[in-house]
This record gives sequence, C-alpha cells and structure tokens, in this order.
Amino acid sequence: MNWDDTAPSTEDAPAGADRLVGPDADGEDTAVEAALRPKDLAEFVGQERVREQLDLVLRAARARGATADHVLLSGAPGLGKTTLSMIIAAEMGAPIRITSGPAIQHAGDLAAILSSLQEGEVLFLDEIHRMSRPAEEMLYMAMEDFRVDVIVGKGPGATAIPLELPPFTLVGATTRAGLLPPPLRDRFGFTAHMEFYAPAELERVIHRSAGLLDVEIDADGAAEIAGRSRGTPRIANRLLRRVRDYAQVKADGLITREIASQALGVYEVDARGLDRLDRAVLTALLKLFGGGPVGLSTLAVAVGEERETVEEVAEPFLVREGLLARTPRGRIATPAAWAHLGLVPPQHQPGGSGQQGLFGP
Ligand SMILES: Nc1ncnc2c1ncn2[C@@H]1O[C@H](COP(=O)(O)OP(=O)(O)OP(=O)(O)O)[C@@H](O)[C@H]1O
Repeated sequence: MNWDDTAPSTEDAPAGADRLVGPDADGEDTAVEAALRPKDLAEFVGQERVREQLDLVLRAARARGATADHVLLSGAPGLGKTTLSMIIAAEMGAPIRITSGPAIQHAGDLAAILSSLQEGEVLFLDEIHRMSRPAEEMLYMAMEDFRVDVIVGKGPGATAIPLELPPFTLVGATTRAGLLPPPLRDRFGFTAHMEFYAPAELERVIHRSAGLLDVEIDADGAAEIAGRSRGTPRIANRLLRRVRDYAQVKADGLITREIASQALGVYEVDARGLDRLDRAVLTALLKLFGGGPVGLSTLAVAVGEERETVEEVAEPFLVREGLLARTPRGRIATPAAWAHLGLVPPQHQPGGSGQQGLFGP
C-alpha cells in the first residue's frame, strides 16, 4: 500500500473532530484501524447488498482477466469506505494508492499520481468531491480513455502532450454522491451507497474487534456498546477501546452490559449514543424554549457554541434519530426528545404554537 504524502494534515480538522462519538478518525483511530480492518469481503460485516454486488463486479473482472470497473462509494464517515477500497485491491490482487481530493489542488498533482500507477493498481480518492476543477476534468479522460493531456507552457504557446496510462481502478469516496458533477458520477461503472449499520451488525463488528484486540466481552456487553455507536463501526471500535480501559482498571477485564454502561456513563455517552453536546442542545431546546421553534443562532448562544458546531456537529445525528426537526420557523423538538430526556412537554392551547399542528395536542 502506498499513502500519498500530499494528504492533508489534521490541522484543518472540523469542529467536534475530537468527540468520542465523532465519526471522523482521530490520531488513535488511525493507528488502531489498520489492525481492525477486515481484509476481504467475507470478513466485512453488514452492507449485504453492496457486498453482494461488489463481489459480482470483482469476480467478473477477475474471470475476464481485466481491471475492475471504477467504483464510487458514498456514505457518512466511518462506515468502511477506505476499508472497502483496500478489500477491492486485495480481492483483485492489486496494489493500492491512497490519496484524497483536498490533496489534489492542481491538475499536475493528479497527473503525477496517475502516471506513476502500475497496471491494475487501485487508486483510492477519498473526498473526491473536494478535488479542484482542473484536476476533475483531467480525471474524466483518465477514467474513460486511460490517457491524460499534460499541458506544457502557458498562454498561446501552451501545448498538450498526451500521456498513455496503464489501466487502473479508481475507487472514489464521498460523503454525498449528490455533490459530484454528473459527468464524473457517470464515469463510475459501479456506485454503492453505504448505509448506517443496524445494532446487530455493530455487535458483530465489536465481537470481531474484541477478538483481534484480545478483549473479553459477553453478548450483552457488545449489545450495550453497539446501541451507543450511532450506526458507525469506527465509533463502535472507539467505544470498545474506552470500555476495555474501564474494564481493566475498575473490574476484572470482562466487558458486561453493566461495565459497558458504567464506562460510557463516565465518558458521557448515553444509552442512545448522545454525548454532552447533543444533550446540551436538546436540553436548551426543551427547557429554555419549550421545545421550539427557535432559531439556530439563539440555540447556539444558549449552549455557548458556534452556530456551525450546533448545525454541523450536533444536529445531523439528532435529526437522524428523530429527536430534532429543522423547520423554516426554527428548530423544534419531537415528542421522542421529551421522552429521551425524561421531560414532559408543556400543554399547548388550541390555536397556539405551530408545534401543535405537527405533533397533536
Ligand atoms: N463492515 C465493517 N466490518 C468491520 N469493520 C468495519 C466495517 N466498516 C468499517 N469498519 C471499521 O471501522 C473503521 C473505520 O472504517 P473506514 O476507515 O473504512 O471508514 P471510512 O468510511 O473510510 O471513513 P472516512 O470516510 O472517515 O475515511 C475501521 O477500523 C474499520 O475496520
């Protein structure tokens, strides 16, 4: 495997990147994830449909003795896109080169990578939607014709020198396929959307990781961690490591439901996977604003956070969980939010707030 050294540093990490339940990789994850990655499709847990379809694509390419079609993987961070790209390379018996959209700011950066690929190599381009426009246009031709035009010189004297490339497989990853321009999207032979994992699937991920990390865990312990992992294997693996520490220090090492629950209580990750920030937003919405509607800026001031942090870090999961809704009139809490925090919603008068129309009297 070859990591491109132009990959971005973590200095521009988004707000909330250091949260225990954040979906992006932190330094510790990066070190441990290599050991925990499934090595082939059979080991890859869940995502049945994607696995089945990809298996067919790869088998067919192998049978033809050809390079696999370009693959586009879309889905939230931490669901296994990098892992799957490595599996594609392993299943094809091909080397892999890993880079990302933000690292490719000039077409020349991309030309340098493409021209050094070996025949059949897998090029994993994470955050492909963040590539620069000129690089993106160069990629169209490379994907379709295995050729690039390298422009030498500037202005009227500039000349395009065609450069033949060996056949390769591009695996592009993006959090949102909708952000890709259609000409780029259309050049992928196979597109897979990765879903959040069901709790039972996360339990399997946790048992597998526990085996690799030599951690003792029973079925209820794994279920307890899975329920708090926000549908994301990366978070499941991270919580498992924190619970392992607790079990070692405070108990005999075995992770049971009780130990997992106590440990995650210490780390302020609740039974549904909400952390302190999530609960602060919900609590403010319920206790200070009666469940809303309230504007984003007001809500952010109330919890002492930036607007962006509330909007981009806390809200997506709260919305996904059906605890908060974004409406044109502001943020509102759902009945599930009141129930989750053990609070009783105020009674609304007929003809009162718009919330009544949404959730009944
Ligand atoms: N289906 C799976 N089965 C077992 N482990 C998984 C699975 N998917 C992901 N993991 C584990 O979760 C961690 C994160 O996975 P990975 O790095 O592939 O996610 P990603 O989608 O590429 O995230 P990002 O977009 O942030 O790079 C890894 O340790 C990986 O082993």
